[in-house]
Amino acid sequence: MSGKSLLLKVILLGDGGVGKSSLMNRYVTNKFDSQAFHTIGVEFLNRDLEVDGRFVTLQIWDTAGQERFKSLRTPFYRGADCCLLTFSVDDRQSFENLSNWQKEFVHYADVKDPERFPFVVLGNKIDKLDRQVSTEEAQSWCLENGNYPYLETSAKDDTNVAVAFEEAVRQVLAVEEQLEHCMLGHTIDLHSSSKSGSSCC
Ligand SMILES: Nc1nc2c(ncn2[C@@H]2O[C@H](COP(=O)(O)OP(=O)(O)OP(=O)(O)O)[C@@H](O)[C@H]2O)c(=O)[nH]1
Ligand SMILES: [Mg+2]
Repeated sequence: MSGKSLLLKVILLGDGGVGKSSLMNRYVTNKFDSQAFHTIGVEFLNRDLEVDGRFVTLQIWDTAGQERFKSLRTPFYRGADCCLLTFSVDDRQSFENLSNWQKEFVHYADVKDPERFPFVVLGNKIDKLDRQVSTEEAQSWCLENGNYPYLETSAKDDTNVAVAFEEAVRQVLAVEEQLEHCMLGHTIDLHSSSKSGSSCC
């Protein structure tokens, strides 16, 4: 277990009204507002947590999903360690827009290696009865677009909200460990004739 606390920036993206602010507020303040206002630009909140023995300060950036606020949100994508692509299970269009959100993020965050970047997909509002996107459909989108973890949440009922943010941390830590492993492999390579450890990067 490392004693060092890690600061991780995670960013919530998705159409206006899918529940990004509600997820962040549920997780950080344990409150839910059924009359929430649309976000303008970006807001962020921090929460400390421990995942698999690592102490982490999660800096959650909540963005405005409405198209008219695009120029206000995109400057904040850089430096994100994980992107939570969010849709609402009762809003098919928000699910169909996931690819656009992914592309917007990769472009404005200037992600060098999109294949390895940790995305997590959230299907929010599972408390609602008028579902337009099935679990299976969402899972297969995740599988086809990068094998991303998929979690179904309800900010209203506090279903899977903490699990979702913890999964984001796990994804970042997994990439970090992979990179450390690769760097170690290269270091060993410099001092020996063996080619072991050079296969992952
Ligand atoms: N039933 C239900 N309603 C939710 C849930 N999450 C959010 N809402 C409601 O959906 C509406 C929009 O939620 P927001 O959190 O403001 O959505 P947003 O994604 O932040 O929207 P923008 O800021 O415009 O991008 C609000 O009325 C919330 O109360 C949920 O899990 N279940
Ligand atoms: Mg919002």
